[in-house]
Amino acid sequence: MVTDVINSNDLHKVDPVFGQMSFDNHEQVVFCNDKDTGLKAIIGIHNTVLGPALGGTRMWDYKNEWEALNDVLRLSRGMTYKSAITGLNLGGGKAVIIGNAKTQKTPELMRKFGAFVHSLSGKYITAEDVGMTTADMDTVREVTPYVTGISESLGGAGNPSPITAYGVFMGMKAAAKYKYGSDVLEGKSVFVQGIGNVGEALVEHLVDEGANVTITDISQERLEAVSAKYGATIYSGNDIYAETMDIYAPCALGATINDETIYKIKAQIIAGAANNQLALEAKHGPILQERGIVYAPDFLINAGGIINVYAELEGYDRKEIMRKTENIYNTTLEILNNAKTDNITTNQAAMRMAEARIEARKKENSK
Ligand SMILES: NC(=O)c1ccc[n+]([C@@H]2O[C@H](COP(=O)([O-])OP(=O)(O)OC[C@H]3O[C@@H](n4cnc5c(N)ncnc54)[C@H](O)[C@@H]3O)[C@@H](O)[C@H]2O)c1
Repeated sequence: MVTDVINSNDLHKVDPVFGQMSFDNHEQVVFCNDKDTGLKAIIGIHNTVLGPALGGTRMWDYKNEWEALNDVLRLSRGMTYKSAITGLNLGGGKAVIIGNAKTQKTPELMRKFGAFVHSLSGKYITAEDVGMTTADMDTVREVTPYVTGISESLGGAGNPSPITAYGVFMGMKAAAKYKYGSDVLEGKSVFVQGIGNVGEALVEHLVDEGANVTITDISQERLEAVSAKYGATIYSGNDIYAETMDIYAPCALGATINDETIYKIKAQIIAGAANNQLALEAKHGPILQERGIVYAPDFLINAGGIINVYAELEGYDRKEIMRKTENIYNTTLEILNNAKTDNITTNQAAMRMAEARIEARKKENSK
């Protein structure tokens, strides 16, 4: 079953929870409300076959509750597949807090949210996502141990973004190996869309390797800072999708591969950090395949962050984090080859591998 982006105005047309397209067999969905702090949160627990459901908390000013619910369901399902394909003993979960992170987030609200997480007794473990900081996770840690992404002084593994960027770089190199027969990115033109925490670290790897890097962002300040630091070219056109390039790296928002962009894209490879890059998996995956554009599945190549966070739970060191992240190269290459052999999309091949691991564990568990 696919979980596509649904226009928020259309969401009311389907059943509220179990009937949502994005519900996709979630084990549990928890609605959290606290009058005193104004907390309104939803925790989605998609699958716990491989282990506790781990995934970040996003605080966002959603247009309505439908949008928030759809977002948490899509994201938590994505976490199931991300951890499964990466070989981690974790299930998939995610939380959203409805509200403006700049104006509505308070320590009391975060503690109350932490208390709800705690009430699930470890079935769900939270972490940072959009609108959250390490300091917020430290606040949650005051009331529950079921949180990762905390400060290093409290036993946390530190900022996951450089690790995520390294994993994306590995996935991109594997896609290049598949497409060009060599994983050397020197001389390749790479457009990095979104030069935030992950995008900037990716730019550094690419520049070090001698790629011709062009950057785009909605923040002029970021563009100037990153360009000055690494010598990347600031994009000056008005339609990045229509530009001639070798590699497109979406590192800002999801769903940038959609009806409007897909036939314009001239890149030969798409490999980036953003979650849910395909607006409609079942539609846009096959179009990329037909057009010969190699798509490195997002949930596979952006798993560095979860590998980093997993280290907090398992207690493994930096060396092991880097080894596991480097392995994204091998998995990506395997997935791309499997997709070709079986004539399916790369996304389907990745999902199939993740599902096989979950099914195998289910069988083991039922023995
Ligand atoms: N941080 C991680 O470890 C991690 C892990 C997995 C996935 N991701 C995903 O990777 C993406 C980037 O994460 P991040 O931590 O770097 O986020 P971030 O917020 O630090 O950076 C995002 C950047 O994108 C820019 N941006 C926003 N809209 C844009 C647009 N329309 N066009 C161009 N630029 C735009 C922002 O100005 C910002 O500089 C997100 O989609 C995130 O969900 C991040």
